[in-house]
Amino acid sequence: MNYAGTEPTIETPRGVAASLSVRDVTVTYPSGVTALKDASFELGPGTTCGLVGVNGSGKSTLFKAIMGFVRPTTGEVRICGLPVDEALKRGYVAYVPQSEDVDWDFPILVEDVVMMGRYGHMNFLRIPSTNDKRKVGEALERVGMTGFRHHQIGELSGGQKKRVFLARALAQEGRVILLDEPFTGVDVKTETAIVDLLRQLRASGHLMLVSTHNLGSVPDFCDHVVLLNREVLAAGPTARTFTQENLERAFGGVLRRFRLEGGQLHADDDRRTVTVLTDDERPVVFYGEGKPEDEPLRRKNNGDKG
Ligand SMILES: Nc1ncnc2c1ncn2[C@@H]1O[C@H](COP(=O)(O)OP(=O)(O)OP(=O)(O)O)[C@@H](O)[C@H]1O
Repeated sequence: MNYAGTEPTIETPRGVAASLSVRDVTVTYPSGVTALKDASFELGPGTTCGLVGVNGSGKSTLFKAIMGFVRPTTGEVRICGLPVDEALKRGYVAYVPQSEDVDWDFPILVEDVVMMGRYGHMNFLRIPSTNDKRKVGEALERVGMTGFRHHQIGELSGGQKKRVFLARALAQEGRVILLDEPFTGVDVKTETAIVDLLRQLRASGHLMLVSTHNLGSVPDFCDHVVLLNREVLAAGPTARTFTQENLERAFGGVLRRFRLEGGQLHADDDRRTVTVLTDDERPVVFYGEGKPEDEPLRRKNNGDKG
């Protein structure tokens, strides 16, 4: 993805400050499963927050509650100070889904997927204005997908599809952007480009909540972290929250000698592993492919994140 020369051209909408408030949210499904209990945290503008937890810890349920797909049994979510329904109506929150949640056989062009982000800005006839078309063009350019605008979405690679859905979120001009596992199935180059884009969005005051099982990159791009296991185990600035102690609480059963393996963390074939060590009470994350203890690709300290 080439972002060079495509610095923020997308205006931030209506000067609304991004915020997300999750207060005492409990979600119990009709089956009786309580997927989330008394979850509370607050996030403000210019934030990239990692949402981290094992399989079944309630990450998707939290996203669904924020997107209004499920109603909290008790508690409340507010987006930019508004109840969820009102914030959705105003297009303040955009969602980048997991690839598995999308029917890729549905025939639709890349540019039409991105145009969906503009629906909230159109009247009921949904006839795109010149401005809508311009926003779609800018969003595609920003994620480096201009050359694919007339392709069918189903023809694209996993990473390219992710970029198209990111473009849809950009075209929508949401202030709060939810990204569900944005790094699953993407190559390292695309991952770096997505992280770059998240940095630009943070700099322009957006609030991103990013669910990821790729713990190694969390200190790289997240200034805040929420650790989940059916309840919020810890939430706050990364340096204070992404600690060995909290990670052990979140990943207790699967954390062995502070080494986390992709397959143990998530039911996919991501083979990357993470070793978490403590150094001067600050977490140091070694992150590599296959055998991190033999050949760490990167060594990241919380103190040097950009
Ligand atoms: N629609 C549903 N009806 C009943 N139970 C559900 C429903 N959706 C999720 N659950 C249950 O709620 C719990 C939390 O699931 P959720 O999908 O929110 O976790 P997750 O952290 O997103 O998991 P993953 O990392 O596997 O995507 C799980 O026990 C799951 O089986």
